[in-house]
Amino acid sequence: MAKAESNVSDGLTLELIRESLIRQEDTIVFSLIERARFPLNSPTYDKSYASSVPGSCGSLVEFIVKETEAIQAKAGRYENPEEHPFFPDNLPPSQVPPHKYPEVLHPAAMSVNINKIIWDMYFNELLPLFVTPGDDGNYASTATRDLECLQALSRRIHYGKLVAEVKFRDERKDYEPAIRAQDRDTLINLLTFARVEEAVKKRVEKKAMTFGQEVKLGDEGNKGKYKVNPAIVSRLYGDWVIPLTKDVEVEYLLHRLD
Ligand SMILES: O=C(O)C(=O)C[C@]1(C(=O)O)C=C[C@@H](O)C=C1
Repeated sequence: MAKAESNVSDGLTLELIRESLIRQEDTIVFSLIERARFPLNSPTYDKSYASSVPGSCGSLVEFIVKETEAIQAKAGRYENPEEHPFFPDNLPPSQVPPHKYPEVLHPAAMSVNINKIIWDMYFNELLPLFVTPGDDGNYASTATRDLECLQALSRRIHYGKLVAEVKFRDERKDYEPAIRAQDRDTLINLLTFARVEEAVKKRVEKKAMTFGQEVKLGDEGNKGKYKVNPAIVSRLYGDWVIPLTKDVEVEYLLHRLD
């Protein structure tokens, strides 16, 4: 496995974790750009459209996410503690030889999965902000792009467990009293770095400008047109990704001494 994708094996430091978060920004920005190639395509999210699909009792996007997760579970995806399914109930077991992932996190980490919140945020709030209205009939491709966005966001947000673990180890004497008192406000204050958050929001905006520009030969320039509005990417991080990462950090820490 590439080092930047799994830093946990070789000494956990806040710097390494942040490097991975920065790398994951690329995946998130590119996945939004790929989804934005398609218009909203609302039948993808409409239960009645998928009702004729055998075995489906929800929308086409639910069908694709559930079926893909089942295949990926068999291939061992969810054996990795950094991965979290959106539909964890009734997933088939892994059928590949086990890999020994480093045991970095406290076992209570297993119970933290906020994918339901990520799902609702993505479909109800984010999606309408960055896709154009309309319908081009490409519903399966649309749902596949949605899944890629969801998986990238989920991985980044649940990385909060690793961030929290490293902060706890570095400042144990500050965190322990707050955890014993189950004091969420103190935990939030301890784990917040306002300047880091500002830098993250600026960087993702710049990445959206860089990755989402029209590349032209000659000197016509980009004329300020981007494949995904950079201000929306910055807002995605400021309003949802960072706050949800902090929620994961707090939930993990509250059980760190169980
Ligand atoms: O880098 C950290 O220290 C994190 O906890 C991650 C993160 C983020 O989500 O980007 C969240 C909280 C901090 O205030 C700063 C940044």
